[in-house]
Amino acid sequence: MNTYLSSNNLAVTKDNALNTQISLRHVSKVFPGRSGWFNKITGQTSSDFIAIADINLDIEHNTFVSIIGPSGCGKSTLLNIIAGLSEATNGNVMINGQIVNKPGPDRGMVFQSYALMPWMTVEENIMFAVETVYPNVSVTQQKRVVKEKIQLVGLTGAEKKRPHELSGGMRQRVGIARALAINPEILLMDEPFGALDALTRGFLQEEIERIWEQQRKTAIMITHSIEEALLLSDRIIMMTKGPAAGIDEILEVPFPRPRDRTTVENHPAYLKLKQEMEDHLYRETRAVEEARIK
Ligand SMILES: Nc1ncnc2c1ncn2[C@@H]1O[C@H](COP(=O)(O)OP(=O)(O)OP(=O)(O)O)[C@@H](O)[C@H]1O
Repeated sequence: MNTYLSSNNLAVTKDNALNTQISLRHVSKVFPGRSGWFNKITGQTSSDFIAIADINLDIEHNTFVSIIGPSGCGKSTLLNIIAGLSEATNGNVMINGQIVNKPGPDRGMVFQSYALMPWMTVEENIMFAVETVYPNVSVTQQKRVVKEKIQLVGLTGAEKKRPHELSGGMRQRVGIARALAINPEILLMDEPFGALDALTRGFLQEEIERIWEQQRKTAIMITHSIEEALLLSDRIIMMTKGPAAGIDEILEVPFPRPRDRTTVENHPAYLKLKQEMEDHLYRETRAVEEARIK
């Protein structure tokens, strides 16, 4: 196997390159500091902030990838660039060989805050996404897709409810159904279970595993939970602390699929991987705290 690029401890092999779907090259993001009129009014200045620096990464088709790292290191910044919601200051993201410069129907996004339209019912929220992305598809077909996705996420019976009538877990089921309804090639999830209680979170993790087994879409998920990442992922990207955060290491998760919590937790590799992730997060978070004190 030939290595054609090596950066950020990441060696990309030619075998992987054949199956690469998402490709990041030298991606950096700098948020500009406050200046100009704001500076004149407040007397305060701040310099530019390098959130992420020189990230190189290849993600293969149909893999489930998690991103983990200390708080504020730049996980959402990275995901938003892949989503096309934010522009890289340097470098680029390619999906199937095309440069990403805006959001597209090939990417479905699930947010921690659900981002549902509060005045719309469950089915209207999902239909809105379908109509927007596929305006030329017949209404019958649009309705069929909405019904199918409602069934897939276990919301049958709640079609006419509005978000305020739903629990957090049910709202996120709508968020997942909406993202899948546009039939994206790639599912991007920014801490999708972050706002949920532990029990609901556990149920939804299992739902995502079940849905992923059925659909096998490429998925990129940000999470703060080591157990969640290990249950769902094929690869776990461990980011360093910011500023100028990068990729420290990528873990391969060897557990067979389909997965369930018990078999995953009893796998001989589980404890070692968990320990490695805990050590990484402890080390990076401690470095953040030390930098804050200095
Ligand atoms: N629009 C912005 N302007 C200036 N700085 C920003 C902006 N957005 C993010 N940042 C900074 O960039 C860094 C990375 O933020 P980001 O939200 O990507 O981190 P994160 O790893 O997703 O955080 P968390 O784990 O807390 O969700 C942070 O220091 C944040 O304050």
